[in-house]
Amino acid sequence: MASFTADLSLIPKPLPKTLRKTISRVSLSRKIVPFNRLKAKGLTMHVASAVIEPKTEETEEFLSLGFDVVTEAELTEKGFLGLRKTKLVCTVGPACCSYEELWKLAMGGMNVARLNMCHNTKEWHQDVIRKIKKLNSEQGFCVSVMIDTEGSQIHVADHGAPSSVKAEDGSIWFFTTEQFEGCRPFTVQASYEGFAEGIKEGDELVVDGGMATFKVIERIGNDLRCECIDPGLLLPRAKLSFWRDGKLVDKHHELPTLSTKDWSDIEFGISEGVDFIAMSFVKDADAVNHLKNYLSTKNKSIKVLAKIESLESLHKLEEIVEASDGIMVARGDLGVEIPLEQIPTVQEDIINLCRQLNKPVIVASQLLESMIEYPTPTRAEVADVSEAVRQYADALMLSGESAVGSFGEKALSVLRMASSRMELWSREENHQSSVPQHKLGISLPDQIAEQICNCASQMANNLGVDAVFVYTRHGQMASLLSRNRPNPPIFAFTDEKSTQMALNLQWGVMPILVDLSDDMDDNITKTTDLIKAKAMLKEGDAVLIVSDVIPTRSTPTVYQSLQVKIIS
Ligand SMILES: Nc1ncnc2c1ncn2[C@@H]1O[C@H](COP(=O)(O)OP(=O)(O)OP(=O)(O)O)[C@@H](O)[C@H]1O
Ligand SMILES: CC(=O)C(=O)O
Ligand SMILES: [K+]
Ligand SMILES: [Mg+2]
Repeated sequence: MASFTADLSLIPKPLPKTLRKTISRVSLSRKIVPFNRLKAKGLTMHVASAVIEPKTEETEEFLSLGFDVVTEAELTEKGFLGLRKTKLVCTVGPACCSYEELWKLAMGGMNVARLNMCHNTKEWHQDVIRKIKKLNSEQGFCVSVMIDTEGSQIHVADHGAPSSVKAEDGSIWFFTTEQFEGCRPFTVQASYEGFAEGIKEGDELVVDGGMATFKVIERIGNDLRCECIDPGLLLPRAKLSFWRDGKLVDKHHELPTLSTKDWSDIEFGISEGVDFIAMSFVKDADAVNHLKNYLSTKNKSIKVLAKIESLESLHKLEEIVEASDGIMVARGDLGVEIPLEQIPTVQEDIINLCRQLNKPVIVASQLLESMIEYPTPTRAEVADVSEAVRQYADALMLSGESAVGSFGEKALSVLRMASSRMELWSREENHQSSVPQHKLGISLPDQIAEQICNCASQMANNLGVDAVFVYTRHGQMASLLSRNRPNPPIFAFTDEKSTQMALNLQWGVMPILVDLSDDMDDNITKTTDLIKAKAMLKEGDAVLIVSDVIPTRSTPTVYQSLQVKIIS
């Protein structure tokens, strides 16, 4: 038999400080909770509230549990609302690969370290991954590791100089797939054998999305003889694309999404225990499913992120987002395949779709490009970063700025400050967009989880609670809360290490590793004690508690929570 309660008498007296101001809205919030519709399905809803108690002796055992030291410091300094919600990803390269440099990035708020498998050796990557794991275990950080596959891209393999070479207007160049020793002037080696296939005289060869442009004069076997018609620089690994009558000549469809090298890198990632694999040049959902299936046969809970960086991936965006565990808006390569002026709107569309479908999304490439060389960003770069934050991207990524730049740590602090500022502004200006209308859940339990999280987020904002606590094994509830972008931070307690590491990428979620029991009251007591013992919660603070774990007994005096129970 179904039961439905929204028992406001359980709110303790005296009321927590934050509730005193908003208590009249508690009854209002009851109206917006639509659980009575689910009554017949056998659900119980239970609303309660309480004051957090002072530290106890028992809490000591939780002090060593997994809570990121940087988040902890930020929380102590700035309070719950001051916590940064937007997550930060740093590409690790030669400029930041020592233990000390990685420590500085971790201290600077790096949530995820990205390793681009296009560069360097496996030994180098292994060394970096192990250093990050050591930082986590010895220094109390919680930095996830992402590898990014090389994918099959067409780029400059060698242009005969260690750095850039200039292509002058009217100069004649050979683009070849032939491998040769030494340097041949005006000759560029391309990375892919089938590079010239299907290419005709008159086609345009565009370097790095417009850095330089050549006209194909003649095709000689696998070689192309070209004339430079728009002068510019040829950088190492510059990206190459072909255009005919103003349209991109799609060459990606000829190439496999995962090459033999990529599979070998994936095996490496599995054996090193990485948390994310970002797939370059994803063409469709099949490619993502293929890798996900492979990982599940290996019993690995590594998350698969699809990189949107080709025209083709934009055509199949929805199925790719559905299939993946998250998305990267890889604006570098995307800018090679679509006109640059389309990037801002495409970015916003991708972010919105990801939020609708509840997948975390990273905005990547050239966020602070000038900081590779200079210690301050341009105003335009800060505006770009702020715009991605305003659009509610889950994460921002540094590429060359951290990998090879001279001011990686400073670039990270620019991301940190710009995100915090924009988050505050969005909140103050009440730009909080409403709960996403798109309904995700198909099964009843999924629908319930989604509705609880939507309502909990709204309640959290209306009541002005200090934090949301969520108890979750696989991260689903935490992610559904994050999807609503609520004002208070979401503390996600999980007993799965892989869930903790995956949640690192999600907007506003602070993942914490604890032992969870089936006894919810016990879990709640333990975890509030943990946070309290770290002096991060104080008397009078209010938290909203959400869980998908069924409580075994009722102790309504120690928390303010929203719980749903399915009675079988
Ligand atoms: N592990 C590394 N070793 C050496 N250089 C690196 C490494 N990682 C990145 N870099 C350098 O930093 C620059 C930017 O890095 P990033 O990996 O973001 O390149 P990208 O071209 O944007 O990515 P992708 O190849 O996935 O499109 C690269 O051009 C490269 O010079
Ligand atoms: C990050 C990446 O792969 C790109 O921007 O192309
Ligand atoms: K890559
Ligand atoms: Mg790319």
